[in-house]
Amino acid sequence: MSAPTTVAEPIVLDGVSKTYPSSDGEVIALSPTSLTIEPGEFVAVVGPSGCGKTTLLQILAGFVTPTAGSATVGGTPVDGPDPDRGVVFQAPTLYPWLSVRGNVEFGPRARGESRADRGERALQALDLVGLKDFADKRPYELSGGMQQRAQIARVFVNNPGIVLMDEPYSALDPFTREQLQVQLLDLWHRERKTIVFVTHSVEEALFLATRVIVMSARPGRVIADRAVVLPGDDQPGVRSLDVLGTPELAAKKAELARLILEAHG
Ligand SMILES: Nc1ncnc2c1ncn2[C@@H]1O[C@H](COP(=O)(O)OP(=O)(O)OP(=O)(O)O)[C@@H](O)[C@H]1O
Repeated sequence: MSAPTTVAEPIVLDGVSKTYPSSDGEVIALSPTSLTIEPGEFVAVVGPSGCGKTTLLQILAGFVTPTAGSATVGGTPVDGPDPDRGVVFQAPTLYPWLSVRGNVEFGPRARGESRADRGERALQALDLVGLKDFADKRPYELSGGMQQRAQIARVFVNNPGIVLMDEPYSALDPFTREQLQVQLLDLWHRERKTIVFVTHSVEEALFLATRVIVMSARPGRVIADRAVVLPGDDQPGVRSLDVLGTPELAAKKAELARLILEAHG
């Protein structure tokens, strides 16, 4: 899909922390965190509620300014949102008055792309997520899973180098969730974008990612950073759902769950 020029670049967090003011004093949402994420990695961030996962993602998105430390992409400080860093939220944020295609075209249109170019790219993006036939529907005519796919198309149409996903599937039923997980893996295989995916689910993290970062309960800090290699990863093609039943995945899941529990104290 042709689009704004994207050069895949590493994400570097150097001693990034975040403290929020609150009525009971300050809340440390994120302890100093240093991480490098290479282009094309699929990184899952997992940890208990309130451990700062969303804060970390929002710092990468440029929505939140760190209290200390720096976040850079390709050496350039993150100082605000950028279409090269697409964000997929937990709840779809589609505009109800626009068609599905209108929603996907919204970004390119705001950047002044011609009607023909943006229309073609919107259809390509909808095709990527299997929604081409629903281009002219309104968001309310789609199921929750389809709305989430439309949201992913709205991000991919900008051809971002980095896709930031904040618990995108947690509100979906288990079947839809598995379907979208497989589709996301397929998309990642074809497009090789850098994906940072926040989830509560250790299993989801292990199934999707090439690397899992585990955070402790508040104040959040990184307690483990593991490469994920599962049976079949040396074969061409996308991971299959069969891997969920393997002893290797079960052992990794138990190990990471134990780490999170231990860090809980
Ligand atoms: N804007 C804010 N103002 C004050 N406190 C905040 C703000 N945003 C987050 N926090 C606090 O910072 C901590 C980390 O929140 P964050 O949303 O990053 O965690 P999380 O791991 O994503 O949680 P969850 O899994 O429940 O979504 C929490 O204690 C939260 O209450």
